Amino acid sequence: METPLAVRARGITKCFGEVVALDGVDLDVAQGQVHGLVGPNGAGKTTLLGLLLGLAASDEGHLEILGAPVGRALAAPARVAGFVDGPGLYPSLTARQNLAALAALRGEDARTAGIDEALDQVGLKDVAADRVRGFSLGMRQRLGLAAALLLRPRLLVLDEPSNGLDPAGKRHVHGVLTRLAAQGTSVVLSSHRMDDLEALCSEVTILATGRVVFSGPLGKLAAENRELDYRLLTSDPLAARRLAADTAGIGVVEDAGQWRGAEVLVVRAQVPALDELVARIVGAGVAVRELAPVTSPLEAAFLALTAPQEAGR
Ligand SMILES: Nc1ncnc2c1ncn2[C@@H]1O[C@H](COP(=O)(O)OP(=O)(O)OP(=O)(O)O)[C@@H](O)[C@H]1O
Repeated sequence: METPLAVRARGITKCFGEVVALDGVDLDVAQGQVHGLVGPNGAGKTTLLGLLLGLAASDEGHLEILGAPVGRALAAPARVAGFVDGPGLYPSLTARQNLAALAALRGEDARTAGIDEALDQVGLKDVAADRVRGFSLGMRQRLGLAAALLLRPRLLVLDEPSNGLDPAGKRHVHGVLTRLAAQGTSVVLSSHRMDDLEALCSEVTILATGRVVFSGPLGKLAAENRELDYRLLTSDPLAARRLAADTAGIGVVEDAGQWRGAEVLVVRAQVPALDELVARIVGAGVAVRELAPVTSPLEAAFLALTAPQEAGR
């Protein structure tokens, strides 16, 4: 039998009075996939995540989670965990007590609920006995993730999980999410951080004013979309520039200046023309030391795909 999708949404519409927060949204998330939701403020990301968590019901459309249709009753579907608008925690309890309270609510024995493992996974073991009142935003986010892990979810839903995280915290969270996905848990998360989404997600959905303007693999944005500006560091910038000017489909961006103290060439191109240029540069005996998009493909697509909607608001 075919493995059901973790999320299958078709034509989801959700209004708040006059405001159309989601307008005919389709979403597919495969099992074991980390799927990013991105969009300008007010695009509908939190609303969509709330539907996945059973915090609200859609007005129209069909939603299936882990193969089961979601009804109108407001309840988290089985084996789905996560949070929107920050995790709900008891400030006067310690980190460990918060997780124990959660386990107790579900009728589990705190000693066997995996509390220490969850705290360890998110890097909070050393502050397990500290009251949450004194926790920073990043620590609260990580504790929220630990709470979700206790449920051993098959679908994890997270709104801005990187909010307030320092580099070490981010490494813990990224590690946890990547490991969970490798074990078959699907993760749907929203973020305004393109670098996080690119580091974590295999697929993204870009929302703008409640509509899906792109959904698919990140690689598709790079390969399929518009021209991007690429930064090229080579062993012979003058020769590389001459070859770029002479290659079809390549525009040389003038006044690119220096990059980390070295003279840099910036070209505007689609991927096939860029491939041709790199082959020609290397063929001429010039080494390519660095090649990277100036603006990431996701950010470029985000700006291009969401700008018209924003302008038309
Ligand atoms: N409970 C609510 N009552 C009224 N309007 C709401 C409610 N929740 C969301 N909205 C509206 O729905 C639209 C989508 O909001 P949502 O919070 O889902 O966007 P978002 O993409 O998560 O935004 P952000 O990036 O700012 O978090 C917005 O216009 C918002 O004002």
